[in-house]
Amino acid sequence: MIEIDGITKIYGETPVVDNVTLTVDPGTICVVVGTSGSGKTTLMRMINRLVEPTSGTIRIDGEDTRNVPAYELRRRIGYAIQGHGLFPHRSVGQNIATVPKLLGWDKPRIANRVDELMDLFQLDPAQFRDRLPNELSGGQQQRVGVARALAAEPNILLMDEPYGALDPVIRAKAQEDLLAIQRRFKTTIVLVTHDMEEAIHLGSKIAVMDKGKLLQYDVPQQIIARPATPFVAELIGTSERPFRLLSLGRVADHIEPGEATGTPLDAGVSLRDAYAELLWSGRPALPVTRDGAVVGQVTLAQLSRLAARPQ
Ligand SMILES: Nc1ncnc2c1ncn2[C@@H]1O[C@H](COP(=O)(O)OP(=O)(O)OP(=O)(O)O)[C@@H](O)[C@H]1O
Repeated sequence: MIEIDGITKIYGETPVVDNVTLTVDPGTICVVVGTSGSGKTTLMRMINRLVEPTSGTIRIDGEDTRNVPAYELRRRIGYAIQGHGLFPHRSVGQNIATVPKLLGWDKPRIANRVDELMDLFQLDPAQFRDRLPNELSGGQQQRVGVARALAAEPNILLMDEPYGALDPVIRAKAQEDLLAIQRRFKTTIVLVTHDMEEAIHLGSKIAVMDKGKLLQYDVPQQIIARPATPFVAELIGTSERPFRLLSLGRVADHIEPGEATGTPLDAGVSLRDAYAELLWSGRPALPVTRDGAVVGQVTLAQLSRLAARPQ
């Protein structure tokens, strides 16, 4: 658990993070979203003390971070940034091994961990372990950056615009990988982005920042349905609201009895994608399959109801 309590950072005379209080529950993803310069990165860097707060307290699992040496904190907390920040003259394997090495793990343990992470991120160790970062594609480098951040099995991972430089297809894949890894290891993640779509997709809770202040901190559903200020509403985008709401749900939870015709949808797809398919097919209902077998249907009428402003 990360407890941020009345945290402020002042540069010169300007509070770039202004009295922010929020708690990130264990095993959840907190996405910090806001316009450029709103203080997102500064807030996140105060968690691992890459930036020292001017005032306020941050506790990790109840322990005041001021009582932990900064270097130790940074070894304990994974950190992945946009452009991945890999060491250009070290191989992929050496990059991933950085923190375990600092922690004095023995060689076989490090080698096992490197291979395990490379497998997890679908990079064949035999093929990629000894390559230099510039011999990898941008998406592969990005995966190595996250693998490196996770190498010492941190229970907290900080991510600063990790997917900013990726094309939409690779980005979507990287987001799915992150969710899978987060579920598997129960990592507590704080992720900074300026992309509301990403925030809604990944966030257990979303923190909206503007000019150093925390405007709203809530589950995506509430941020969409009840934006705390006009600025939050603007960030969500009024014309996007119904679709963003739909993107939070899965067909699996809204299957109705009936025998629709047409190309079936898998129960795992999002309601937003289902809605798009229904519109595109021109049908009022489509069959739903689970493990290849038809289990019912999903209807346009039902999705229209679910896309309406929650009461
Ligand atoms: N070391 C520093 N000295 C002075 N001002 C700084 C310093 N670091 C950041 N700032 C200022 O603090 C403000 C917040 O910066 P920060 O990087 O936290 O914003 P951000 O929301 O992450 O922005 P972006 O999305 O553009 O990365 C900016 O106005 C920035 O210029």
